[in-house]
Amino acid sequence: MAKNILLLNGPNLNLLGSREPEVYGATTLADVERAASEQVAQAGAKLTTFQSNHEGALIDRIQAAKKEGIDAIVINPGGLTHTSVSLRDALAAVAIPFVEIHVSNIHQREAFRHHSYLSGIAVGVICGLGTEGYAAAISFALKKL
Ligand SMILES: O=C1C[C@@](O)(C(=O)O)C[C@@H](O)[C@@H]1O
Repeated sequence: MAKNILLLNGPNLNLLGSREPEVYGATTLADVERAASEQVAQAGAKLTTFQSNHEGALIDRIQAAKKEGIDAIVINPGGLTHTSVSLRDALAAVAIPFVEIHVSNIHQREAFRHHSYLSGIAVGVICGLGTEGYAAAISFALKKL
C-alpha cells in the first residue's frame, strides 16, 4: 500500500510569503504544498495537506489521521509550538510518527520560542532552513517513517 503522509500547518502559516518576509521568506504556503505534492507523488506516495489557525481544528485533524491510516505527519505548529499541551497530547494519543518543522531558526529568536511542547515526542526537528525544511522533512518521512 502507498505511504500516506499528512502535512499540517498551524496558525498564521496561511500567510507565508507575505508575513514578515525577512523572517519567513517569500515562498507561499500554496508553493510549499504544491512542491510537497510533487515530491510525494514522485515517490509513489500520497500527500494530504491541512492548515488551520485553530488549535481544536488541528487536533481534530490529527485524531482523524489515525482512522485514515496516515503513516507519518510533518507539522509546523506555528505559535502553538510554544503553548500547546493539547496538540502534544493529540500527537501522543494517535502515536503517528512525526517530524516538527520550523521555517525560522527558533533558537536564534526570542527566548519564548526556544521551548517546544512537541519536540520531546517528535522523531526529529528541522528549523532554520527556510521553507526548504519542508522538503527535507518530507524526504525523511518518505524514506524512514
Ligand atoms: O508561527 C511561527 C512560525 C514558526 O513555527 C516557524 O516556522 O519558524 C516559528 C514559531 O515561533 C512562530 O510562532
